Amino acid sequence: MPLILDEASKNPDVGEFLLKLISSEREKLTDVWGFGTDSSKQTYSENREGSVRVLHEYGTNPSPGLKCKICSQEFSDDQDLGLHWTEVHKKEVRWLFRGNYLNTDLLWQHIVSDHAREFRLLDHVPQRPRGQSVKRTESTSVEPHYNIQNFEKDGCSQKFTCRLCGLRFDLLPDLDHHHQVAHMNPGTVSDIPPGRGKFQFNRGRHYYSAFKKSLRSSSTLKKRTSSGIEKHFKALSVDVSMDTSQIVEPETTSLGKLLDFQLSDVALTLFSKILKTRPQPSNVDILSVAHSVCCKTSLCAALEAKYGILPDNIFVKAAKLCSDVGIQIDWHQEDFICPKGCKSRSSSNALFPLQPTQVDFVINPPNCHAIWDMEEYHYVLHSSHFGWKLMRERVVVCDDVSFGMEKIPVACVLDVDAKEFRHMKPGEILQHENFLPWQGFHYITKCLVDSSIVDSENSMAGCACSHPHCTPEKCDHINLFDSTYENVVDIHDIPMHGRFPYDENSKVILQEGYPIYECNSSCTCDTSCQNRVLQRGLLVKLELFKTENKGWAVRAAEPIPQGTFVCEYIGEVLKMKDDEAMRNAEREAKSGCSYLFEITSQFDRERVQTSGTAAYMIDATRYGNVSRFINHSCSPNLSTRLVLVESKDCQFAHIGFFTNQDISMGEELAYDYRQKMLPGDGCPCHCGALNCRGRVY
Ligand SMILES: C[S@@+](CC[C@H](N)C(=O)[O-])C[C@H]1O[C@@H](n2cnc3c(N)ncnc32)[C@H](O)[C@@H]1O
Repeated sequence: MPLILDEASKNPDVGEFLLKLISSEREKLTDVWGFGTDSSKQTYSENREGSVRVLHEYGTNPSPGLKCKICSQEFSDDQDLGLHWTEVHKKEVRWLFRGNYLNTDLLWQHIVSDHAREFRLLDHVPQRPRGQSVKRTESTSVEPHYNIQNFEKDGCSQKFTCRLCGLRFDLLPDLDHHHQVAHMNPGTVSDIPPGRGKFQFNRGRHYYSAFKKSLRSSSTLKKRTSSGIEKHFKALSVDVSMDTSQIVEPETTSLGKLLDFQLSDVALTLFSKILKTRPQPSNVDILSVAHSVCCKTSLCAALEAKYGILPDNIFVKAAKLCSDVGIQIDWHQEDFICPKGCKSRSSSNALFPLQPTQVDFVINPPNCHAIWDMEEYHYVLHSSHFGWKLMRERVVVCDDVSFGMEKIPVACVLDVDAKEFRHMKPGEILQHENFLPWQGFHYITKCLVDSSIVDSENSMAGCACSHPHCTPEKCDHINLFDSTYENVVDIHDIPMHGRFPYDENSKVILQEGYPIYECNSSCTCDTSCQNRVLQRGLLVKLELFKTENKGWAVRAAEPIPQGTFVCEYIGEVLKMKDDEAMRNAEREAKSGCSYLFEITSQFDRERVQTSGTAAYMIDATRYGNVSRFINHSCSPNLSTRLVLVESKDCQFAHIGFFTNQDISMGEELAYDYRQKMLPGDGCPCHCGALNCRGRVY
């Protein structure tokens, strides 16, 4: 252009030619560039009084000729027109360019540079009726603003025009879709033609609502990332959040414009919806599969083969179900190497979280001929995870060795596959066992204490709680044992100050070695009090069974959680100096089976109080309960607690056994006898623990 002007200034003919050319082509140039002329400005001013008023509302310079093609509003330059589109016609514009641009900034850049003309109108375009507002919400009347001829005259080949906003489309379905998307949200319902409105509105809401929900999170992200559009809105003093919430975007438009991470957000939402709607295994399904698997790996594989990938909470539920009904499954850590050959998902750090097991589990499970690798053998979570004994066929020789004295019957059984009975039929086993465990003693549920040794000086005071269930905040007993528990933490390392030794589920939380003070007969509370657990007696299912080398033993007939009270050591309370008692004890020890329990053997002198020097023991030889059959282990699963009820003197403490870990059904229960070693060979220990001391006493 500068070159042409330079030439024109040198040659008057060229200059004149150019002037003629510009004059003759004025109309074409006006069309192409969208510039108005002085005369058009005048005509516009004369004819569009109403529109001029509106332009002033927008604060724009009402320079004529640059009009929005959608609503005919006039603007002084492209920038103002662009802002107008973002504010008033964003739906239409987004629809036109749906899916092509990653973000709104790029879209607007593209429109302003490449499509500005498509959105401008020139003066010769027919005017809207006088007095009609240029704001779209006001202009979406039933009557069309433009007809097909207008656009054809404007060089447009698109045949179908939206009657509400004037956008043009090649195909009728496109127009229809546009109509639904741009004009059918609840905000515009009042603009819908009467008669069709209700139906269309309902349809529109139904169409949007489900997707709107699933896109809520991505829409939030979008708000954050669309800095460009936010800038526009700020400039126009428009509340961005409000405005965005009012946008109800069509599915195709929204998805097309989402960024990768937004898409993954949508994908997650949809996936979780799919998971929710897909059938998942019921309790019965889980249990039926659980019956035939041995570990979590195989359970996952079996369930997922049938139902696809399942959420983790299904397996938590499965663990609980199996525990409730006593199905043995190894709920091992990820990457456990199953001895039965079930494949784990990855092998890295396979052995890290696992603990060495006891040597007695060299026994292979029934029907499992696999030879374990050394690492598999030594690194299982705990021996209790191999509850094969549970599946043994057993003969019940007595339904209840307490003969109704315990609240829960204690059965006596013989395992058919025990070495001793393997060659026998069940009937023969019964005949073979000529000495049955309940025959040699009297079953009692409370210790027999001679009146001569009753301790009256150290009686425990009663609490004055008004409620039958004491609370640690109010119960006087807290003060009684608070000094003993000073600086003591519970089994989870939380200070014991101001707390009962039991939690709300009657599980012991106090560390081993400290006495437990329970409420007593002088207290006003009843047996349901949180601070009375041992006194409630046996409440878990136990059974007596015959071992290969330790005589009779006690095992769990149901899973027992950690911290549960199992039973009290019951018998005759005798003074240790009592000659007769000592003679009895020695006699029993020589015969290979001792039922004496030395209370002082459990003392940690620094942690317990005792006033006298006399030592007491509990002799369960003639009188006793199920605990007389509990064997010794150097790595026990029961902890022995001194429980003070009537007396504050630990010499008169009750001996309570509590589980120190979760116990599976069929697992033998054992505590540490902590007995002094007798001169000579003593009693060889068969507990099987890795840390076995070799002798019981
Ligand atoms: C309190 S009784 C336990 C019940 C006993 N097994 C029975 O058949 O009546 C203690 C006796 O059981 C045997 N015993 C307990 N634990 C043992 C162990 N770990 N190894 C070998 N024998 C054990 C010993 O003979 C011990 O004197």
